[in-house]
Amino acid sequence: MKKVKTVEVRDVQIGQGKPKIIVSLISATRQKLQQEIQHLLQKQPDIWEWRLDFVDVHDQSDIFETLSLIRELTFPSPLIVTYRTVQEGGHGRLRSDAYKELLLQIASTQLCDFIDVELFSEDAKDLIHAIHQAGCKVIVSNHDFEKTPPKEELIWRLREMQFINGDIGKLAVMPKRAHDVLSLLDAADQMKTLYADRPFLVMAMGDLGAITRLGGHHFGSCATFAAGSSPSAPGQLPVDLMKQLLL
Ligand SMILES: O=C1C[C@@](O)(C(=O)O)C[C@@H](O)[C@@H]1O
Repeated sequence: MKKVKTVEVRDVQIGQGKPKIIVSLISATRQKLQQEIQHLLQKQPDIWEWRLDFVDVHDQSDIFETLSLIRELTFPSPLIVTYRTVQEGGHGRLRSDAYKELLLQIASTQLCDFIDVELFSEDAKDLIHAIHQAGCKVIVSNHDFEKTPPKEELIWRLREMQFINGDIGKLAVMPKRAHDVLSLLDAADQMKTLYADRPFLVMAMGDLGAITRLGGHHFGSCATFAAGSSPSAPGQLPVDLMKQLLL
């Protein structure tokens, strides 16, 4: 087994100890986001994710003001900013150049700890490098909302996330049958045993995949997404329940 670097953000050590619980903020307006955070603060997630693609404002200055508010309200917990594209199951419709520019602008604000970069986005490796230069960490992600690719493909994707230098890799698939869940967990286990030199997380979505959100850490997953006000993807369990079950 390779030595796995942990990723440390203030006093949260990702890749060590209990899996970290991440809660996504999915409101469409700044006012609703503020209420959403206030409601969720008492549940004390380890990490927050702002799903920027859920926001219906396209004005950049609004985005930065909103980010600043989210940072203030959730600090000192680590904050991820994610702009999930329609190709990967989100609402984001920006074209490649605008996607890259937006992520770089966000990185340069230094108002979040991680930016999500999709593995198959154009020039992902260069984009990751530029985000690092701007002082921000990267979660490299890949989502298949239709199916679960074969195990070897899943392992290849997880290794590629590492190869292009994401700080953390993240893979989400949709299982169609129980065996798909086994493929995902097997891929994670092999990744952990043979290749991982940094933290990664995997999840199978939907009801069938819920087991991976609860027990994925036994197969190498460093964190798990739980539902805050509502799920940001199918199969997420409520954050309070997740906290009790992961004790
Ligand atoms: O990549 C992920 C994982 C996720 O899709 C899930 O299945 O929990 C939820 C998204 O908000 C996040 O960006």
